[in-house]
Amino acid sequence: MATIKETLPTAFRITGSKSEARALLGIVKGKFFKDCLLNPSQPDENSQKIDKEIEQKKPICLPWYPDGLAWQLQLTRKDIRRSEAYFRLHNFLISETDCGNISRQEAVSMIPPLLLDVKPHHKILDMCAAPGSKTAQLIELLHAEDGRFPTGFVIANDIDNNRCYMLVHQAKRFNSPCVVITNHDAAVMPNFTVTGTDGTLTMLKFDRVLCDVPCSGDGTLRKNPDIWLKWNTANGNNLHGIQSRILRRGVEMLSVGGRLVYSTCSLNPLENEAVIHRLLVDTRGAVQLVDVSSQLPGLKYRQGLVHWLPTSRDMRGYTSYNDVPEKWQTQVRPQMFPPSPEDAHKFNLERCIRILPHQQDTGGFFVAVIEKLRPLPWEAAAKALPAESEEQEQGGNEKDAANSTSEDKVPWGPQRKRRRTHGYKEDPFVFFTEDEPLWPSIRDFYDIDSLLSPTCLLTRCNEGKKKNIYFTSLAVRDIVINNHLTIKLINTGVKSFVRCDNKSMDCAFRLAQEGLHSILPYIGPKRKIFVTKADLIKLLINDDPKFPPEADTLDPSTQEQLKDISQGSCVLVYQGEDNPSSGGDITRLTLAMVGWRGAKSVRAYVPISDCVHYLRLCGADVSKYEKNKFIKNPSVAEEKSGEKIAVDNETEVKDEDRNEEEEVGMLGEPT
Ligand SMILES: C[S@@+](CC[C@H](N)C(=O)[O-])C[C@H]1O[C@@H](n2cnc3c(N)ncnc32)[C@H](O)[C@@H]1O
Repeated sequence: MATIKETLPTAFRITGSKSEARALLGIVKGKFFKDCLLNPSQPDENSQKIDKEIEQKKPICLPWYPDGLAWQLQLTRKDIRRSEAYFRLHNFLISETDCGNISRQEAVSMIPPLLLDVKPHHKILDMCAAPGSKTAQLIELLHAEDGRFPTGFVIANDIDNNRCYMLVHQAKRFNSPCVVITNHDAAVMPNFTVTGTDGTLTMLKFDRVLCDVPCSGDGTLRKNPDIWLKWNTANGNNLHGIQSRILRRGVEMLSVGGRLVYSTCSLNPLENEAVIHRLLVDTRGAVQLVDVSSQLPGLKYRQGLVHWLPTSRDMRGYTSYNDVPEKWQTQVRPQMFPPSPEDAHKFNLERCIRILPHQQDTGGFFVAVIEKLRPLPWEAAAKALPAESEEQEQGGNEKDAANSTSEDKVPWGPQRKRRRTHGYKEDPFVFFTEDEPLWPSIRDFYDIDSLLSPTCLLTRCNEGKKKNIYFTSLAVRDIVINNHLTIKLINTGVKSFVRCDNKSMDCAFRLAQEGLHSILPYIGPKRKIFVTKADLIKLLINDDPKFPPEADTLDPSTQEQLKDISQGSCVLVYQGEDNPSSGGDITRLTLAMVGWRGAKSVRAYVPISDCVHYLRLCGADVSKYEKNKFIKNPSVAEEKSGEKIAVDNETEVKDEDRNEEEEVGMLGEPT
């Protein structure tokens, strides 16, 4: 109780490729943390008090998070107001969060994705995903192996159409072509159809499922104190039903051998162990709780409860359903009761994880890891039934008959509920065909390898001039093509080419920074410029649209390469191995970004937040881009704000390199 009354610390983790994450970690630990510790927020206090404050404010590395990349610290509004060091740390976290290199996320919320044990080939379903902090982590884990393009994917779903756009925003930070966002009630989530290895259509079963279900949120009291006022024992009872249905659908969609994580930010057993127990009873040994006690060393927690008292709104607890007065029988249900003491050992409920706020200065949280050992009793029973057509019964004129699979016809197949189509009507997902007329000019200009199939590129319009071209992985393409009639797809694909009808370029599309990392492996040497660190800093630091860096001021090796590169969009690549702020760690870094080769100049063409990030990694001075209210002259501070420069960057060039359509390209978003 005492801990719950205290402010929750801020937590964040460093994301991105291993080498970039290590380099950024060096900067955080070196520059930002040291400054904060040397300059406590209240310098006028006596020294003893300052020592205590420094001790309390020491950033803590979360011991159970891999590679020391997650941190927790007390960063209050007061600190940010009073201390330049904290103010700068705060701004740093915001700017790196914008470009996906840092994720600010409550410490406990990082646990479910870690326990899912994600590998790059996994097919992952995040059933209740918005606002998407765990989805973000799942995407990172999918891409965790440097240099390997994942064959798996994440489908992130939420019932709330508006909140789905929070997911779009989250996913955009990571520029992954392996993400699909859908909008369904997870309790009746429709099945997905995919092309099997033998070319036939089959029902998709997921290797990993995350059920981070809606809950009463009483574990978040430290950050949402108003929950104190609304809390009563019935909150959990009312949620138990939907939580159970979502979990049940989750294990149905899970493959045999697959893993599911169920989590809530509540400590109420009715939302937690009672839901798990109900599933274990219903599935009769087809799923089991996994012992994950050794998976997150250093994590302090309590074991799951094996006994609890279902309680009615008037705070009366019951040991048996027979004791529940009639008026409460719709609220306190028979399935909510714990196993009898003699049966308790069958369920291993102690394998559930309860995180209590005082144990590690966090919020309260519950996690259970489930593994599917064999088909569920009703799946197995249905398999034994003769497969009779239910297409007609489903009134399935919405369903593409060609997409039906034998599994569709079993009772636990696609939900029979008609799709509700409220919310914003999405633009179509139109994939290129092999003979797309636009492709040859793009392919030839960017020297693109034949391994990149144009059929993985899509636009969001059926007619008219194609403006933005998005890239998806093969697996995601297959999902969109096979399910767009039955699944409400909100978003997928990463913007890779943007129309820019610039007369000096022999191709109507420039590269987009968002999709560059996905298509970079396919781009040939014709459009790549390998730059030195000094050149890269020069290009990134230049924010004057009228005077981009002249080619003849760059390193001779860069100038030599420029001789063979025609005007237009290109890739700037820097391969280095040092990072002055990494505290001695040698970090092999490869940075790639979109550039523009002008008649006599070269420029970097990246969003402002990426630009600052790259400059930081190069150890360059970024104060020019940092908003700093501690600077005495306000007009200087204003001028130095990132926003101003961002606008300049996006309104583009006015010299001989002027790219007339660029403004549209930068500002236009598809949906
Ligand atoms: C606890 S939040 C999820 C938090 C999210 N996993 C994250 O880490 O950012 C629960 C989410 O479930 C969604 N939700 C509620 N009922 C749902 C249902 N029946 N199907 C799918 N999503 C549902 C809510 O809209 C809400 O966004």
